Amino acid sequence: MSQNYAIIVAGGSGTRMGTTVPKQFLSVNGLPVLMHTLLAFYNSASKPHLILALPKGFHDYWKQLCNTHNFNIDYILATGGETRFQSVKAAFELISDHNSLIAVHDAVRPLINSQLIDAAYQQAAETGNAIVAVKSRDSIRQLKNGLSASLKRDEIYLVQTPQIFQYKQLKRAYLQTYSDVFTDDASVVEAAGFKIHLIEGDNQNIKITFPEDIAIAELILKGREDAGS
Ligand SMILES: Nc1ccn([C@@H]2O[C@H](COP(=O)(O)OP(=O)(O)OP(=O)(O)O)[C@@H](O)[C@H]2O)c(=O)n1
Ligand SMILES: C[C@](O)(CO)[C@H](O)COP(=O)(O)O
Repeated sequence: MSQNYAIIVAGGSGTRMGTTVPKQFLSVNGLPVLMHTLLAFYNSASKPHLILALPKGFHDYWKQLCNTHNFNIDYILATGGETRFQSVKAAFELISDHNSLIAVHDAVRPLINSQLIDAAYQQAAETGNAIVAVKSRDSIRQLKNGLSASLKRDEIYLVQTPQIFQYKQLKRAYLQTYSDVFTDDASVVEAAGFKIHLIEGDNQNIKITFPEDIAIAELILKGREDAGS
């Protein structure tokens, strides 16, 4: 049976959030964003081995946070790089199991639910990869040379994480030289020649990017607590 891994990328500095401490360490309902994220994977039935990519200068800060919150789950620590691409690559290099399925997930998507994680591992086992994505709720227009044209909304997906791949796909993909068209792992794997498979995501699986996203995440979590889930 193949082993599951999850690379949680937390190597960013959160420039759009604008806080002194990067957004992955900010508190949402009393717990750092990154702890919510790690717990979602830890509590999933897929039970992946966790690899956490953290900025070099924040390893000690994270250790202190773990002590404060008595946070003791097992994971392997990797050092994040200058770009998300480099952070994924550094974490991936710690995996040697060629039969594994590997999820890559943004640390700053703390509202991912464990059932969706499991469904994505299941689909990746069948099709080679599974990319969590949602249909656009808004109408879509594309602007080119000053002219905008409507696009078919049902053909447009907004891509989230986790994005789960067979080992061999990530291996070949991350041998490529970095390009700034690589905005996620699906774009890297696609450029390496693999077909990409989507799985329906969750509109609550937001990425914490701007200050208002913290308040939105807190409201969603409160709603889940009130609903008992
Ligand atoms: N060098 C980097 C850059 C980003 N990330 C991670 O990739 C995820 C998505 O990136 P983003 O939201 O862009 O995070 P930041 O780069 O921190 O934010 P900003 O672009 O506003 O600086 C985050 O979990 C972030 O920590 C990473 O591991 N290493
Ligand atoms: C990987 C990602 O979260 C998928 O939506 C997104 O592409 C990250 O983009 P960012 O520019 O690093 O925020």
